[in-house]
This record gives sequence, C-alpha cells and structure tokens, in this order.
Amino acid sequence: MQYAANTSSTDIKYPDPIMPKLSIRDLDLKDKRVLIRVDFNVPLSPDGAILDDTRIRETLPTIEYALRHHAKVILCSHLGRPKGKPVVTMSLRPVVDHLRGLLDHVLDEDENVAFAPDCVGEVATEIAMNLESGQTLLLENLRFHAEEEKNDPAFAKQLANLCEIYVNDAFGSAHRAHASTEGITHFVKQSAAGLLMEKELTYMGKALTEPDKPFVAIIGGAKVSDKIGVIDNLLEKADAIIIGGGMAYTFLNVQGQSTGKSLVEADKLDIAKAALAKAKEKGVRFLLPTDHVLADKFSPEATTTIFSGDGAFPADLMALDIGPASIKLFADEIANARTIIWNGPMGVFEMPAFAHGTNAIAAAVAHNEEATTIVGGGDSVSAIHKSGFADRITHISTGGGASLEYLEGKTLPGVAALTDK
Ligand SMILES: Nc1ncnc2c1ncn2[C@@H]1O[C@H](COP(=O)(O)OP(=O)(O)O)[C@@H](O)[C@H]1O
Ligand SMILES: O=C(OP(=O)(O)O)[C@H](O)COP(=O)(O)O
Ligand SMILES: [Mg+2]
Repeated sequence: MQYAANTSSTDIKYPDPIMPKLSIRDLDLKDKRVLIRVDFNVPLSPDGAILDDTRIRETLPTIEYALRHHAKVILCSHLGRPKGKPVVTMSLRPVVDHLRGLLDHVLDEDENVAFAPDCVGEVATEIAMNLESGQTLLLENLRFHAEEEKNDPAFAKQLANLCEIYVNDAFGSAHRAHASTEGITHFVKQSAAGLLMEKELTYMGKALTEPDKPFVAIIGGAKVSDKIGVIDNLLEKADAIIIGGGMAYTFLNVQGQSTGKSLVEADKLDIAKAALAKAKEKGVRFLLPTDHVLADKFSPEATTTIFSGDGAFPADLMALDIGPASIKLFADEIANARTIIWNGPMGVFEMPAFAHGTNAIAAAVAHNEEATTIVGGGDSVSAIHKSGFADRITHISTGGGASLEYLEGKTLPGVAALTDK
C-alpha cells in the first residue's frame, strides 16, 4: 500500500485541542485494528441517494491519518432512527461506494472499502480480524441493535472485541451515551478523540466561551422533544432566541393558538411554557413565527396557503414553513447580531415549496459579515449548502444536538469517556 506524500486533508493544521483527552495523534496506530466511531448519519433522498456528504468528508482527515499510519481501519456509525431493528432504507451500504470515491487519492486502484452486513457477530469479526494494515472496513448501522442506544455493556464489549484502539470522531453523536460512544470505552485500553472531534470542540469552545454580543440562537428542525430542553440554558447566554421550523408550534400552542396538524409535542408544553416565562423574566427577546406556509398534506405537491395572525389554523392543515412576515422579523434580529448559532431548518426545506424560509434565513445569516456565524446539524448543514451561502458561514459544524448541548456547557458523554492524557 503506497500513500502519496502530499495529499490534502490530513495536512490541515488544527489548533491545539482545548481538552485534556488522548488524541489519535498521541497513539501508535501501526498494524493495529482501530475502531473509529464516525457520524455518517447523512440525509438521504427517498430513493436512498446521499443528499449531503459533509459528515463523511469531515471525517476523512481522521480516516486518512489512520491509513497513513498503517492502521487497520474499522468504521462504525448509526444512520437514522431504526429503533433496534434492521431497516433497509437505513442501511449504511450506500455509503461504502461514496466513501471509496472520497478515499480515491489514498487507496490503490483495486482497493475497496469492505462492508460487514452486521456491526457485530461472526462475519464482522472475521472481516475485522483479517484486515491488513491500510485497509478499511465499514460496519452496518449500529442502531439495527437495540443494545446500541441502551448502552448495553455486552454489546459494547462485542464492539470493543473488534479492535485494539478506539477513536471517537462522531462529534454529531457525542451527546449520546450509547454503546459505541460511551460503553465501549470501558472495554478498550485506549480511547482517543479523532481529528474532527478535536476540531469541533476547539472551534466551538473558543467561539462560544465569551461570544460577542448580541448573541442570537436560531432553533428549528424536527427533533423538538430532544432539543426543547436546551432552550432553558440558552436563555442564560443569548440576547435573543429565534424559534422556527417544527420547534415553533409547541410554543404557539402554549400561547393558546391552535396549530392544526402541525408538529406539536404535547408532553413538552410545560417546558415551552417555562421557557417563555423565563425569557420574559430575563428580558431575552423570544421570537416566534407570526405567519406560516400551511399545507394540506406532507408532500411536495401539497396545496399551500399563507396564514397570518394569532387565530386558529384550519384544523386539517399543517405548517411546513415560516411566512414572509416571520422572515422579515427574524432577519432584522439576525442583522444586529455579533454571534449567531443556528440549528434546525425553518421548514421542510427538502421540498422546494417549503424551502423559502430556510433559504431566506440562510441569506440573512450569511449577509451579516460582522458576526461569527455557526451553523450545525446534519440537516441544517445540508440546507446551508443547498442555499448556496455555505462559504459565507464562519463555522459549519457536523453536530446539531451535540453543538447545542456543548454550548449549554454540558459535558458530552462521548468526550468525557475518552482516556485522559
Ligand atoms: N414545520 C416543520 N414540520 C415538520 N418538519 C419540519 C418542519 N420544519 C423543519 N422540519 C424538518 O426538520 C428536519 C431537521 O431537523 P433536525 O434533525 O432537528 O435538524 P438538524 O439535523 O439540522 O440538527 C428536516 O428534515 C426538516 O424537514
Ligand atoms: O443527526 C444527528 O443529530 P442532529 O439532527 O441534531 O444534527 C446525530 O447523528 C444524532 O442523531 P440522533 O439525534 O438520532 O441521536
Ligand atoms: Mg437531523
């Protein structure tokens, strides 16, 4: 196996990491089986095509680093939320060819990336044990086993048995205490951070320790129950919080507005109510959409209407994007900010009929040239690329929920579990 001496991404000089954890750079990888937990949870189209490969590309420096240091590389990841059972549309198999293409400059012409159709068990073990130095194996979706999210020790041990060294490069999943991010570290001798993990933590840490003010957080997307709790903590730091996307309707419900068939987390109404009260008490501007693009179905062919005001939405319609008055309201706040963090699209941007709000907010963030701007999250990153404004964002992060929790000052379990230096 020959590697060119001057290939791109591993030559990137990352700043010294701010954390006292072992780095992949501290380890002797030669001839070792190195299991790298990556976050290849990439957005897929309904026919299985990769819509945005940022999360894969961002992991290349770590993979290439390991290959150049003659490791036997084993990659593992989750994709989507298959709830502990194999789901064909959530297989990582389509990622193999894509990854092979991205690694073209470091692999021999006839060299393939191997794939194990189950992340544990006989087949995975056999392929892993027969890897040669410089070869790469990708394991099937970890979440096809319920034990992964339960952080089951026996499952974590099975994963650990595949390797001699464990590296976590999955910043996007570092807020999860799962078998592949936390449990495994109890069964391996050395657990180290990958280069992407280091880069994300270093960047976020520096940018957000003492953010220039006004500090504006924009929260949207669909993982309402996961992320609504973060707002409580953000209210301690932010000067304004902008809520859009699927996150907005739980709040509008609390304010007494019926929102038809829009996404509402009925068991999170109390949290939303408390956040609204805290914002008022602290004088934090809390912006909710004032108008909406309503649809008769969750479909690109839906019939749409703009709805404004605080009256009840027609009961059979759902809000899938923010409307023009909300865009103006949000853009004015964004224009005054000096630090902006954005996680979660403003609407169902994957469908052109509902992408306008997200694109307009992307434009507003991009045009604030005086602000430090951070956009994070698998889908938000896809959206910012689609909008055409990605190159005007200060930092694009592979983590959504992870960056919000890191920003809150929470210890990320996937980082805490790594070996101290
Ligand atoms: N009003 C809405 N109703 C339903 N889903 C929405 C709405 N607005 C945005 N979404 C969806 O939110 C998803 C992204 O949410 P999330 O995973 O939390 O963001 P990220 O990946 O950036 O962290 C997108 O697939 C988008 O279609
Ligand atoms: O996509 C992810 O997070 P994000 O949607 O907050 O960016 C991560 O892969 C974590 O996935 P999870 O929220 O199903 O644990
Ligand atoms: Mg997402």
